[in-house]
Amino acid sequence: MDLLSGRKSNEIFEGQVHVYKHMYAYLDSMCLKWCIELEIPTIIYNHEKPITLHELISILQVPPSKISGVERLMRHLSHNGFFDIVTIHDDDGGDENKEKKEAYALTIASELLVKGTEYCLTPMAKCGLNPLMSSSFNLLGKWTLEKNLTLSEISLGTNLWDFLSKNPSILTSFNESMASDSQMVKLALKDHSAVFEGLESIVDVGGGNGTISKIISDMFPKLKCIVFDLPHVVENFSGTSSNNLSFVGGDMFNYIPEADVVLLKWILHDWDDEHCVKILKKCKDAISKNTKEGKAIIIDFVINEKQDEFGLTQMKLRMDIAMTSMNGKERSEEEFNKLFLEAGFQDYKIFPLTGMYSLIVVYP
Ligand SMILES: C[S@@+](CC[C@H](N)C(=O)[O-])C[C@H]1O[C@@H](n2cnc3c(N)ncnc32)[C@H](O)[C@@H]1O
Ligand SMILES: O=c1cc(-c2ccc(O)cc2)oc2c(O)c(O)ccc12
Repeated sequence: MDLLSGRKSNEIFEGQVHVYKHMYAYLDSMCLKWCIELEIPTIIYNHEKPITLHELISILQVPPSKISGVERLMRHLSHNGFFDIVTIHDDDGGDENKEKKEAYALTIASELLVKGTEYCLTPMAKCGLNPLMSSSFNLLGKWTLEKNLTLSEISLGTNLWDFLSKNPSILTSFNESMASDSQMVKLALKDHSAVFEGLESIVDVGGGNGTISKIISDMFPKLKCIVFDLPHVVENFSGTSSNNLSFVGGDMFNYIPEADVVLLKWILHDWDDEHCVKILKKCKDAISKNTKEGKAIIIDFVINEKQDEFGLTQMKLRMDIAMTSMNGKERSEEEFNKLFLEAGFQDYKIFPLTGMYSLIVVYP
């Protein structure tokens, strides 16, 4: 077969652009990391108005030899939606000398990278872009041909949870990253508070530092929340317990504390189908028999290529590749349904949340 014969040259060059775009996509990640390391979103936020390149390099104390590097970083990030380029009137020289200048303003994406704010995704980006985590994905080819090892076992020498238990600073970064993602879910949960109404207790399985539980317990102060996670994880947070929120250490494959509702956020996507069914069976055992409100609530991505717009599916499919690190996966509704039936659940309902997540209510 004569490859590319009959193709117009402009079509072939479009193909080349497509290949190069994906080949160099890692530089998008590196520019994001660069901008976070320099804390540019926080600098612009503290500046309280759009910032000129001159002002930015002076705050950063960039040596003259690197000024063009920062200018090109800002051009790249502006082109990619992290900053708006706006025209400002510089009044340094009095009325007659008023000069028009370009300045960089925050967009929603860079507002989410301002340090210390309620919805700050910097911890997520820092952890995901830590070479220890991201370099695993250089080994996907090797992983494909290895019969039994997971990608994490090849790259980190062990499974992720064991690796984190032996590397406390990365465990802290991982927990902070998960917490920053969970904090965002608050925006979507407000519209679905009805699923938590009338409950007495909830157990947040794999709940990390309890961010989601704290959000729910603030919404429902009478609800008793248990954050359940591996013992070495919860031992870092038991000091943050309160009247209605406690931390319990254990292994979800052995036993999950009893509650009206079992919550699993970003848990099932970490595991293959066999492990998911085991987790779901333990969840079913944990759901209190003394209430008719008993259910499992799952917050995860649901792949829906037909309905979701291209960019949303692209993001979910990227996370699906990330989950190969521990033989996990992102699932479609049909794939979730199969797990629920196998674990002995009777029915489920999916509520797409604003953003990437869906909330799935599963009935025993
Ligand atoms: C991807 S994180 C999700 C954290 C949290 N639910 C969130 O979304 O912010 C998965 C969590 O599962 C916990 N985990 C892993 N294996 C576990 C096990 N066998 N029993 C209990 N928790 C476990 C991890 O420690 C981690 O906190
Ligand atoms: O964004 C991630 C990345 C990982 C990850 C990356 C590399 C490894 O060798 C292991 C894990 O894990 C994640 C995860 O478990 C999760 O629930 C959400 C996001 C990510």
